[in-house]
Amino acid sequence: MDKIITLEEVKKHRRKNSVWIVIHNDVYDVTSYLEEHPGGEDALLEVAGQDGTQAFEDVGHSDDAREILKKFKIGSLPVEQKSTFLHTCCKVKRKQSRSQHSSECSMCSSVSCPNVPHTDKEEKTWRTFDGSPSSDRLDRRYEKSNGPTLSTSPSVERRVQSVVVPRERRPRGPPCGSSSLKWAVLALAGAIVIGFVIKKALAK
Ligand code: HEM
Repeated sequence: MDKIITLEEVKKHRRKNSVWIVIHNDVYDVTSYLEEHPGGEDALLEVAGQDGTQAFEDVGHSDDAREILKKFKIGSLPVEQKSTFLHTCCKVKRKQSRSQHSSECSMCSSVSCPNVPHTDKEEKTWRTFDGSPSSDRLDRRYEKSNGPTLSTSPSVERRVQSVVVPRERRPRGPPCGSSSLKWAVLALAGAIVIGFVIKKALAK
């Protein structure tokens, strides 16, 4: 069973000699990974002792990175401290219908995004991804360590788990509309027939 670790406990581990980070409600001790991290140790130290889910997802880490992450898990947050992670765009689009939302949200690759319908999450493919907040973030980080750069708006191929095929909408009429229309037509036809019969009888 997972060891339960509170946010208060996590907060105590924010120095280089002990770095704990919360990602998707699980707690990771990444102290031994600081030097190996391809994104540099500063990226990890920035979120040391905190919830790094947003930072981790903003970068668009690969499946390999997620596998590596598993090795450092030391526990989970208590239920009352768990939170639902939403991409920034998911927060904005939350009011939209789920299928419409995920077709518009380039960040919805996370299975944790409650706005992505379950069936969409299971499909996997590649999608071109550029001009997003995470690309900007990468640019800024690169600039920070390498000095000012000339940006050429790079486009990054990243794996996403949602390919959204717009669902076919079932045509919806007013409730019970079709049966009342049927009765109206029948009544009208009946009236015409009766009128015709009466007219004939009177003509005789
Ligand atoms: C805590 C667990 C983490 C693990 C195991 C991890 C692992 C990795 C790995 C394997 C890569 C190489 C690219 C890839 O496979 O996606 C990477 C890149 C990167 N990571 Fe992390 N990462 C972690 C957390 C973070 C956090 C919290 C940030 C904060 C912003 C971050 C920022 C970056 C950046 C900026 C790169 C890109 C480096 C580049 O391509 O130049 N990482 N990470």
